Amino acid sequence: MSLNLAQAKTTAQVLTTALPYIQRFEDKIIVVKYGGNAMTDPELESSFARDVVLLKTVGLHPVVVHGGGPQVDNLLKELGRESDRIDGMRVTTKSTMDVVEMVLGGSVNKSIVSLINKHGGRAIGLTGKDANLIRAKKLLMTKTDEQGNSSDIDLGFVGEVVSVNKDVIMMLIGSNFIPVIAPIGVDNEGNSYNINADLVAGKVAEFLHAEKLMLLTNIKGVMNKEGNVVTGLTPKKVAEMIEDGTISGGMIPKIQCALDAVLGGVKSAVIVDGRVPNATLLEIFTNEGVGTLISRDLDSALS
Ligand SMILES: Nc1ncnc2c1ncn2[C@@H]1O[C@H](COP(=O)(O)OP(=O)(O)O)[C@@H](O)[C@H]1O
Ligand SMILES: CC(=O)N[C@@H](CCC(=O)OP(=O)(O)O)C(=O)O
Repeated sequence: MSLNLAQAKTTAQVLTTALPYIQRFEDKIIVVKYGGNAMTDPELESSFARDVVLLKTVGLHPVVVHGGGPQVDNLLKELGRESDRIDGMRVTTKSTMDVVEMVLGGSVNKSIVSLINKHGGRAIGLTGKDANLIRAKKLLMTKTDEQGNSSDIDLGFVGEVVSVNKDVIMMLIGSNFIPVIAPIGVDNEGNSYNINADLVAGKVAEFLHAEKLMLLTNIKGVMNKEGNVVTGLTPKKVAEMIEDGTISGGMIPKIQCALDAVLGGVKSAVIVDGRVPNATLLEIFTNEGVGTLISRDLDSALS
């Protein structure tokens, strides 16, 4: 079935064309990761917020996990500071962590919450510290050089997800709220950790047994060396593409978490071009999709 939601002018038209898909996804959890690079155009931001509200209105359960790396960079720059990235991860000192918490848990989280609410939703903003939503521990990174020697890299207060408090999210969903989660975790001592938002989205999707994980970004999908979107990826192929440099930077944690999520039980994960108007709706309510799909049944889905 082929739909053109982009041409649907009214909510009623959208609902009519999307009905079979609505029925298929009804009552299912869709985790949408909204990357900082996708938050650059006010029109697209509104389109994203409208899509999320519409999903909730028709009976799906969107859960938003957001990034905001470029927004953190901007404030650091204004403060005359910089931070390095290693394989897409920001090296986070204690004082960088303060800025990260201020931007991700503060301005970015609240602007997404108000935009969704402005479009009629009931968004509620959380960081992983609220009700210990995201338990984290320090991320240990090991790098191997060309001679095969490994060394540990200290990324500071960069964390990985240990667990997600599913009950809190289910309670919010059940009360008709749309959770909007900033990628900050907390350990048993109350220390904050900066976690790559893709990794948080993947783990949230896994703990919630989500139907779909949608990673919105600023590129059409995963590209090969020729610049074409790759339509099927296996763990082996991904490892090769990272090894030969075809996949680099922020795409490394993104593709890794998409793979981990589907292997961990999420039905499908998709890397979606957030620059396309109504990207979220098009992905769910059409057969074409708008990015790189990775589904649980890797062999058959990706052949
Ligand atoms: N093979 C690849 N295919 C697509 N994008 C890639 C690839 N390798 C590296 N990238 C980079 O990864 C970026 C997406 O990651 P990132 O900037 O972290 O996005 P976001 O902020 O949306 O999480 C792309 O804009 C692109 O520059
Ligand atoms: C450890 C680490 O790198 N954390 C990220 C968290 C934000 C993020 O992931 O934002 P995007 O999704 O917009 O890239 C950072 O500090 O930039």
